[in-house]
Amino acid sequence: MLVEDERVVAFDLKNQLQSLGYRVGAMVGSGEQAVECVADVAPDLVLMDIHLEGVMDGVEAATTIQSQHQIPVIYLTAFAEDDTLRRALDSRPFGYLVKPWDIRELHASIQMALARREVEVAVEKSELRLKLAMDAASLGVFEWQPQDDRMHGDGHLTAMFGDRQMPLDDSWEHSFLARVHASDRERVVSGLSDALSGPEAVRIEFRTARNNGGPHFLEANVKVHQGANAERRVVGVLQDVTQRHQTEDRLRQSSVVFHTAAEALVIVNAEYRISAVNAAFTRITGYSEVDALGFDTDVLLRVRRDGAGGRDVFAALEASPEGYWQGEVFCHRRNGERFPAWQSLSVVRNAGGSVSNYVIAFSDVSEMHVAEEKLHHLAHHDPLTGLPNRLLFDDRIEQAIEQAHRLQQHFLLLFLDLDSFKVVNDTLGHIMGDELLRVVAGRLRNVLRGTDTIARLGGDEFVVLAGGASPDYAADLARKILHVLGAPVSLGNESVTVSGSIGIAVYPDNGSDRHELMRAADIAMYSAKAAGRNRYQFYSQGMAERSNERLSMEQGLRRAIEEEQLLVYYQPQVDLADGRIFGVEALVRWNHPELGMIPPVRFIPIAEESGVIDSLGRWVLERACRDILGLSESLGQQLGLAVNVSAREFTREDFVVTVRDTLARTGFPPACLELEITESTLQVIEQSVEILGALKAIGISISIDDFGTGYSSLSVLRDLPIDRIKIDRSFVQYLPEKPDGIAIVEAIVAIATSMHMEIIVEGIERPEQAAILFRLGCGAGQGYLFSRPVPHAALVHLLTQG
Ligand SMILES: Nc1nc2c(ncn2[C@@H]2O[C@H](COP(=O)(O)O[C@H]3[C@@H](O)[C@H](n4cnc5c(=O)[nH]c(N)nc54)O[C@@H]3COP(=O)(O)O)[C@@H](O)[C@H]2O)c(=O)[nH]1
Repeated sequence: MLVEDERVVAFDLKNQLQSLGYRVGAMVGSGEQAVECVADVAPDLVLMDIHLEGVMDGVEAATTIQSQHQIPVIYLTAFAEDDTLRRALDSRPFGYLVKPWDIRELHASIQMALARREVEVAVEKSELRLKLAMDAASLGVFEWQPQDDRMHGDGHLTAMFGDRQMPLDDSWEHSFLARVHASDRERVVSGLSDALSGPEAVRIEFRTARNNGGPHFLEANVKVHQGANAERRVVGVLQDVTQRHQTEDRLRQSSVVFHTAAEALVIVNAEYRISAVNAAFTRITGYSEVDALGFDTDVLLRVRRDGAGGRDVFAALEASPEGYWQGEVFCHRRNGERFPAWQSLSVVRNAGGSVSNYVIAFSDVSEMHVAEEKLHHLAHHDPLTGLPNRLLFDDRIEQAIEQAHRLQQHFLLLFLDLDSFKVVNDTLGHIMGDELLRVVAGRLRNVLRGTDTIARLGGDEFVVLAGGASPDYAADLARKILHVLGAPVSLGNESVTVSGSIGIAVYPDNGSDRHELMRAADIAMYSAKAAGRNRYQFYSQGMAERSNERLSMEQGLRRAIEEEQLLVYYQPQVDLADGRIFGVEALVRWNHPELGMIPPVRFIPIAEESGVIDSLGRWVLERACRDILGLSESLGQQLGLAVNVSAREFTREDFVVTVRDTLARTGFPPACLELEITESTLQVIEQSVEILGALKAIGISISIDDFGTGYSSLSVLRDLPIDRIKIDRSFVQYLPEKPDGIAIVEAIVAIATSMHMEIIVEGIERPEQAAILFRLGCGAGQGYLFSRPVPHAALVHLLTQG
């Protein structure tokens, strides 16, 4: 393109150029036209006159063309004064020819300008390529000239350092080091000094001071370049390696987790061959990594994967979307020991989606199994005796019913309840009570067959499930049980004898399901208790009826006190020497609204078992104290009062306090009160001594009821503060016909005399009995001979009217 305002000169020049082989694409006469049409023409070169018509001169037009289109310009001018030259130079022209020029000179200038432009274009392209590459790799670059401490930077430095303004053009310290994390600056300075001291490139890794909240990790590859004038330039390429760092961190963490995990971890390849194991694997299996590498885990550990498809689990895993399986397997250690393991299998896929590895994790769950078994045992066994508990027994009885039903067979259910266990427990304490239960459990175990099931349902209740149905076998078994129970048990320093009551039910005769059977055996057991304890009873329909009656009686008894259905009868006690009434025994009666007068033998045992005896006993004592005190006052002579106390009342914690309070409340003199306690109540000495001592301290007398029917040892009696012995009716009943009775009475009298105890005899019905007993040394007695137990009014009448 030619820019010349003198047309003649322009045409001449055009001709010259064409003669040299150039094509003139455009010829314009002003700077404005040149700037306007240069984009359309896109010339390789512009020949520009400096002095042009119009506002814009050649230098201005050339500057614009250069900056906007990077097209080389050669000035053609008639002027070469300094000012014009300086302006022209500032526009970085490709040539400057002063008119008149030689045609060869013009040709040479044009050729050199085109050649220089070609080089420039190549450099620009190369720079662009470099810039694009840096963009693609998100690289930054800096150049530092140590001699003038200038630093230039380019590329992705802004993103790396998190600065708003980043192209660096400042001192090294200010523009670069200030952006390095304070802790890493020393390392960067040292790295740079290494780079300066040698020809090798130096890699320096550091953190930025800040970048979006947290530092970024940068890697700089720095190298020193020596310039032609011996000036050194340090060039560094920077790369953001934060993500790589995070990945490396995660890998390091994973590695620590892998090696320190408590679970055995195994990495296998797609062919199931082990490529890595951790320390836990070695600890659990006994195989080191060297032992295991290359082996198939399932083969090495002889894995048995029941129910999970064995080896096929890997194939299934590969096909499943979750790529995960877990379950229990059995493995073998190096020493051959088999152990259960909880195993997880996971698939690892490569970028292409195919399986590259499997990760196998497992832990030894042997201890968990042992704990589970213990828990299972605890849940199904009585911790005290080790016998099956109710839960396990329920299961066994269900199984027995199912089997017996299928095979049309019978089986036996025996329900055993210890007699007087509560007395032992309350008086000797729970530790001794527990020991007694353990002993009983051991004895029961010994007497039963291995195929029988014995369980403790709680308290002193045991059940036995035994095969067979013959009544003889059942009776034989029950007798054996009662026999082994009867042997004395040593509890600490004491020797205690217990008995049991057994109820027997037969499947399917007495019940077709567990509940019916248990109820039948339970009723039969209660029937055995009611019949005198230490015996067994087969279930019968009549028992069920009696049991229902017992239940309704128990409920009725609770109301009886409030509804004033209870009465106290009194039986006089007389001096056998002269027949004088010196006292009375209080005997409770129940005037049932529907059943009429119920004797105590029918309801006292129920009151004892149900606990109603506590309130009943309190009521009788208070009523009797009031009645007899009132009567004594009207007679002008204090009568003695004997009140029965059952074992349960006697061992109650507040018993002594209750008695003392009653005496205080009623004003009855303690010295005239006698409490009658049966022999069995005194069985457990330690606590009895304490309670009896407390009662004696109040001034109350104690007599032993039904003496001779229990098992009091004489040495026991000697240590107790007993005032009187009451000889049981059974020894008097057949007097004088049966001489045995006389011998027993003689013996009891001898014992009582030696122990300074008084004697009273019950059940005297005939005068000759009274005479014999008096002759044998019995000072007092009571019985139908003198008076039946009578209501209070009748007693008043008897004593006042004679
Ligand atoms: N804990 C409590 N027990 C009590 C209370 N009241 C009574 N009882 C106990 O009931 C048992 C039975 O008493 P009961 O039916 O009243 O019989 C007494 C007399 O009626 C009877 N007896 C008296 N003399 C004769 C006789 O000549 N022949 C004959 N067949 N029976 C006679 O004996 C019973 C008195 O017994 P005991 O107490 O051993 O002196 C009774 O044994 C009490 O244990 C109570 O309030 N609390």
